[in-house]
Amino acid sequence: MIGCVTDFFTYETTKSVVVKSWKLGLINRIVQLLILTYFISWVFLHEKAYQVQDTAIESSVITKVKGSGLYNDTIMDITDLVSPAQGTSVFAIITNLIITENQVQGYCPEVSPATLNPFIVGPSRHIYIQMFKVCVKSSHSASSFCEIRGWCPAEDDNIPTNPIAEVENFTIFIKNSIRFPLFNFTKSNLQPNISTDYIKTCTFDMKDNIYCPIFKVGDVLRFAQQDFSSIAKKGCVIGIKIGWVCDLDKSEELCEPSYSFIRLDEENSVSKGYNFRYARYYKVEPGTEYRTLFKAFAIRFDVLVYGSAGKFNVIPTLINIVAALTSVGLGTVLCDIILLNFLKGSEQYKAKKFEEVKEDELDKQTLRLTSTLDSTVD
Ligand SMILES: Nc1ncnc2c1ncn2[C@@H]1O[C@H](COP(=O)(O)OP(=O)(O)OP(=O)(O)O)[C@@H](O)[C@H]1O
Repeated sequence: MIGCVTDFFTYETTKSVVVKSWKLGLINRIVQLLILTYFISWVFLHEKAYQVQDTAIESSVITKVKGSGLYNDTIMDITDLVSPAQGTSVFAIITNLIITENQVQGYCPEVSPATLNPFIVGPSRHIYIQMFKVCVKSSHSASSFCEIRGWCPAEDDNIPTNPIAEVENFTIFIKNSIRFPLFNFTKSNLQPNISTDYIKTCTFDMKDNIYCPIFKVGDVLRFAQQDFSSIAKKGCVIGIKIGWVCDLDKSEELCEPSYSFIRLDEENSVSKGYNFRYARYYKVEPGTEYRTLFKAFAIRFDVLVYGSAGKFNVIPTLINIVAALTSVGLGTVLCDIILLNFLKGSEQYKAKKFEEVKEDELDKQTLRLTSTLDSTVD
């Protein structure tokens, strides 16, 4: 107990011990050099730790698709094949359709008559009734067949279809404006000197036309490592990523977008690709309402904008310089470990480094020193 109290009332002060060892000196300098190199090359030059970063990018995306294709002898253009029409950052280009024409309100089998066993259809043989549905459970299998009340005839998902091959040549125009609010910096992906002739004729590629804002669907799929013929039947989701990584200490002209492309939906055996339904309604005499139902398989494009901008600032610069200088001291820690544990004569080094001095010893030494000094003066 008394020992603990004594230990508590002690004071440690740093004592410098100069070790004349070229091995230890070399290790110390190498460690210091490595730490300094890391801070200068990685932290300052690569990570630009002297800059303040703005990652809260604000962005607007406008898109426009052009092209036309043939589906079942009908010429379809972008008004038929692009949804939504407003040119948003997420849009779909239809590549395949299941069209169910002349639907009218009535009773009919839930699936197409061709795939239905007629023996079990009909309200008179029902086993259970759901809302707007009368179903008969087959005694031979777990499946059941239903007659619906709704829009008839029902859609048949099994009819053979031919995807619209021309979609591969459709072009997508992307207009992207961004702003870094911290620096009040704005920029557009359309180059300031871009001409109408160039925009009408160019298509984006990774080499010569990296700033052309017109993208061919086939190229986008290729960049995303997809093949049009394998995705056209069921659709897919493609991400067009626009990256703005800007060093605003350099010229603003060097702040340019970089494009990358990726397939975003995962291939799945239960839900393949991307599809949606819509209908067009019309009336015929004497006022009966009909509709044409479309099940559309499409390539959905998601334009995703990300980025960050950096500019020199005194505060991060000072913080990182202090961190670098403090870290240089780590060399001493490593050398101390070697000195006190692995070098020959480490016990002597320990004794020199950690010296224990008692208060009364200190007083006696001071008295001795004073008397020596006095006698020398006399
Ligand atoms: N998907 C696209 N493919 C090729 N060029 C396009 C596409 N979308 C737009 N453009 C061209 O880019 C330029 C700018 O398009 P913007 O929509 O701003 O103008 P516009 O005159 O309304 O275009 P347009 O009437 O041709 O649709 C126009 O020259 C336009 O023809």
